[in-house]
Amino acid sequence: MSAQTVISIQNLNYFFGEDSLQKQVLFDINLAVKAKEFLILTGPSGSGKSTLLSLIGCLRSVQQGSLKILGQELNGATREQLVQMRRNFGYITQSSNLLDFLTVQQNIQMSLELQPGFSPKAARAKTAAILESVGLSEKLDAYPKNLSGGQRQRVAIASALVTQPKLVLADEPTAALDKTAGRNVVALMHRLAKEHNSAVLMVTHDNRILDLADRIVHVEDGKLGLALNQELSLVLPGFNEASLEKATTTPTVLTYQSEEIIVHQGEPASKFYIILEGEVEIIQEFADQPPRLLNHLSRGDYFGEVGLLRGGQRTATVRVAKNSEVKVMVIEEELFQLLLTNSELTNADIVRRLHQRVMTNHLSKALPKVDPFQIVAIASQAKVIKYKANSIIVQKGELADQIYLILEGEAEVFVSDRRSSKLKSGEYFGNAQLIDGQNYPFTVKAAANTDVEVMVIDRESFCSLILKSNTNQDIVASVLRHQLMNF
Ligand SMILES: Nc1ncnc2c1ncn2[C@@H]1O[C@H](COP(=O)(O)OP(=O)(O)OP(=O)(O)O)[C@@H](O)[C@H]1O
Repeated sequence: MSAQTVISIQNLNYFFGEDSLQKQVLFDINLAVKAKEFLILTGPSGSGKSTLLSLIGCLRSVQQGSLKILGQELNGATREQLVQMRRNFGYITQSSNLLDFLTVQQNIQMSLELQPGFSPKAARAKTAAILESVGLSEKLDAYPKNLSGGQRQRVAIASALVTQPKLVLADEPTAALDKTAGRNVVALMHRLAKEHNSAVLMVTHDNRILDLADRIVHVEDGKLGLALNQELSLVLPGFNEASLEKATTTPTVLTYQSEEIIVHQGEPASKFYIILEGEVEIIQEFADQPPRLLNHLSRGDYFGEVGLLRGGQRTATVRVAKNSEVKVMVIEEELFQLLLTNSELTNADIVRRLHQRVMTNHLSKALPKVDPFQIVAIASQAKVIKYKANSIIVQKGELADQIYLILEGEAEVFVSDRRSSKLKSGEYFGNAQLIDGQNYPFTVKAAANTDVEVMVIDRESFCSLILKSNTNQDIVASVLRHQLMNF
């Protein structure tokens, strides 16, 4: 069942002043927010964020368009209906709104006293429970002036959430806090809101917490849009202003529906995708066995780089998850390559992730019985090491303690003094010896003319992969011997 829609806004306009002094501040706003969604509203000062928040919070009357909260239309609602509706909300502001002459416990209980069916005993229990979940049990009898800014905001969160509101409206809740306290407070709000099934709409200028949102929307000159600049710098933090500008001036944003395929394995690759909303599944397809679900990706992640940077073909299929709608920002290959040359940090970030994904694909092919999510977890911890041309990667006689995957370049294998074979990108060594606890019966060197980049998984991670797979170790070992390079 899909989550309940808490806020539904269609074609909303808002004006200040009258007649010739009338000024429109919100233009054709459309927005839907579901239960459990944590949505951040950004935008420059004066763009209309507070006006929108106050309309949603029933502090102003709707003039034009439709604004429904929990299914109830607010355009035309009476003052009494607006007041009633506010009982479903929790409010958190910049300056925590606590009453200085009441203790922490009394401040929180006050929110409960306004609720229908209030019982002092139940209120005390709820207050104690929520104070424990914000980590302030020992401050029950303290007065707000004796708390730090971060502690006061935690009490404010407890007050706002103790009634289990359907919607929490937060206006710059981290403005008065330092970085750590600000992040802690928002992370706490995020966790509690999910636990209580509340939707959260938070206005903020604080770029340090954007990654905690499920979605960011941007208000500029009274119009609502996607926050592409913020989304891009969240996904790839190495971009400078010029690159961000280049990537977002004429953006292509595409929407895909539940179970729609965005890229097909085997197709030529020409685009890079950044997920703005929703969830996709990464599926590996085989000629001779059923497809495998390798991973889920959601907002804050990207795909398409493997095909663009290695071989030009899609190495997996990307499909929208069931019941999800996905919005992606699409970057064409030429711009993608240009952005990478402009930012070493982004390049390094993408290449590291690329290697992990290549490793996951290879291991998943070789270990069809192992849970792909375990493989993803191990691959994401693997190290990438570069060896200069002609240098030794493993020495004959050493105890085998790692499995090696060649990512770039070529390696040469020497059994006795003669070169016996060459290993190319995508090939492995060390696996058979690792399983059997043997010494390496060969020396492996980077080829004379190329540097070699390898990804290594250590014994501990590799064995945990096998153990966690719930598969008989001998079967895994024989599969590995059969499917991976074996000397
Ligand atoms: N009572 C009012 N009468 C006339 N104009 C107003 C009134 N309140 C706000 N405005 C104007 O409406 C526009 C939107 O203001 P709003 O306070 O919603 O912006 P904001 O995005 O919340 O800004 P900030 O981030 O600085 O709080 C601004 O141009 C502002 O000057």
